[in-house]
Amino acid sequence: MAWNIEVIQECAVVHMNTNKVNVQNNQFFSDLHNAFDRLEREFTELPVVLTGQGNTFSAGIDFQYSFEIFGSGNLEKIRDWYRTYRETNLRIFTYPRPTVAAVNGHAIAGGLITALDCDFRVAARKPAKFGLNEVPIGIPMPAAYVEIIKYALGDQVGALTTLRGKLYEFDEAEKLGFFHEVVIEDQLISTAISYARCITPDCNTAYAMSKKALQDGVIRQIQERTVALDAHLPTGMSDEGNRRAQDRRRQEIMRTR
Ligand SMILES: C/C=C/C(=O)SCCNC(=O)CCNC(=O)[C@H](O)C(C)(C)COP(=O)(O)OP(=O)(O)OC[C@H]1O[C@@H](n2cnc3c(N)ncnc32)[C@H](O)[C@@H]1OP(=O)(O)O
Repeated sequence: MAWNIEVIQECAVVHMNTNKVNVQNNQFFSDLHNAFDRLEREFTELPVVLTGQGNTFSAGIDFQYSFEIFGSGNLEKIRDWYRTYRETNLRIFTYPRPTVAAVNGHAIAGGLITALDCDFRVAARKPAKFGLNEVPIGIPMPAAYVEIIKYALGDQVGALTTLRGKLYEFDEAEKLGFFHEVVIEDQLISTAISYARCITPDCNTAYAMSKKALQDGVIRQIQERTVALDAHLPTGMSDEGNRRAQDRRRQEIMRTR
């Protein structure tokens, strides 16, 4: 189903609704592309709020889908998958208007990275899990995302979150600085909109130029260095220990089905 975009108080609010927990698969990426194409085409002057339906912002990569690709052993296919994922995240990260993640619940692994792609994060206080658990489930963190993680969370919290791989409860995530503001659920979208409208549209060019200047080093690093590093990811993914960890996690999640 295509994602819903509604305009509220001169802000484009994008609702991710790929499935119950907004897992990131082909459908998710194609919806994300379509949503940002539409934003550029129809709502070019408006800031953007990105949020999930239900209790989850996003549960990250779809295990079923990723295991089909990783299980294929086809390195070109795996590289292609990473390329799509990197480019999609970069699309949000570099969107020239203010972007705010309205974090309505769990944001895990790739799901948290999507929130970190946004300029600001406003979260609804409620029981939920947040973190980057790629390493403990045997997925080497792509170098391109490491750059986005460090930009958004700072070097130390970025390294801790990536290497420890813990899924944090809400209060711990708040203490680590994952969010710029925490609100009760009823105020999530209105607060996110006021963050998104931090500037008036006549300052859009100043905002876009400043954002580009802030991100310039990160983008260069991603384009010049991390793409080469990430070329080795498929081999890392097929390491025997990594594959066992991924399989264990997939079985844990799929057991509920
Ligand atoms: C480089 C990037 C790498 C990655 O992104 S790796 C992905 C890492 N992600 C995770 O480890 C998250 C796994 N999911 C969870 O921990 C939990 O889920 C949540 C905390 C997000 C939600 O918990 P709850 O509200 O209790 O829902 P539920 O019953 O666990 O899940 C609802 C349905 O969603 C499916 N599901 C959840 N996460 C994934 C996933 N990542 N890939 C595929 N399916 C997933 C389940 O199996 C189930 O399905 P059914 O409704 O048919 O029983």
